[in-house]
Amino acid sequence: MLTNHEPPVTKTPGWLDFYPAPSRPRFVLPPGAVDAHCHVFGPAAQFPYAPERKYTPCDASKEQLFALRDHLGFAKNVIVQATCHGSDNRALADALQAAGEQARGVATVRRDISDAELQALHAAGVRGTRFNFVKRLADFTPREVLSEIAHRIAPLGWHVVVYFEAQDLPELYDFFTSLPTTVVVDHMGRPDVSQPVDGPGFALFLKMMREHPHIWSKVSCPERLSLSGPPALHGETHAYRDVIPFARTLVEQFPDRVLWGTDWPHPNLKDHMPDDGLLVDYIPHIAPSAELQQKLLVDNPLRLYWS
Ligand SMILES: O=C(O)/C=C(\CC(=O)C(=O)O)C(=O)O
Repeated sequence: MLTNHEPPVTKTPGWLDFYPAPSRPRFVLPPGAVDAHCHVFGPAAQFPYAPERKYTPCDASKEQLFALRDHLGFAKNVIVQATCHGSDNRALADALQAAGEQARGVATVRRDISDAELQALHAAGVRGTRFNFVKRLADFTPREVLSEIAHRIAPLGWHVVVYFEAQDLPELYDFFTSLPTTVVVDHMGRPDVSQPVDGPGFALFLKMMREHPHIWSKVSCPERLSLSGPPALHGETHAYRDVIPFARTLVEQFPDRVLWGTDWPHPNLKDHMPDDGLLVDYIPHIAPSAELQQKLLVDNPLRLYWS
């Protein structure tokens, strides 16, 4: 029953909900594997979406996330604040508290956050803050404000997660490389996978990784980047083949600075919703040896989030 204080929450038109009954992956994850990029959304009745949001998702609760974690065979999650919750980290903190040592978080903080609030987020399990430069998702924040935030969180041992699109890297390059913390790039900086992996676009990203050892990359989100598929649906265990060379290059060249995550519940996909079990079957195509899988899925996330 709705009251005056609870306006109905209407999803963005065309919203795709997460895959209802994912298959069990054929690829057996190494013990201790971490899903290092996933979200919780709401539930809106308990944790309302931010007024300034650019989309309204389906609810995706902590209980549903933890059930997926167990079903796929992950031991832990890194839960990343999404823009639909703005800088209100209550849903994130609630999920982290419920998960205990099985989750860490990446929050969104504003420059006016108090030291006590930062400490509370740290106690809940937050280990990073996210700067989102994707224009359809977030309003512009001046670089000096972001820089100030980075200097505030650095003494806590936190890092900065950045999300941007490949065409904006030239303009953002100097800002990222001068940040005082480890910098983790979401989804490989969203390369244009219709271009060759050894072309000029991805070359700039590789140069940034090569020349700046404080920069890491998530080799996640083939379902968002792929142009030719095939999608992770209908039993397909060799999905998103056009993205594989990009992710595999990063895993092989920078094995100690890559992370992988499901991106569940996959906000803003327009074309299809992947079967998360088949998405896990993508991993051995980008990390072909047991040694690379161990670093990508266990050693790297544990070092960054649990040490
Ligand atoms: O879930 C992701 O990583 C990607 C997103 C959503 C997002 O980043 C956000 O809302 O903060 C996207 O490309 O729409």
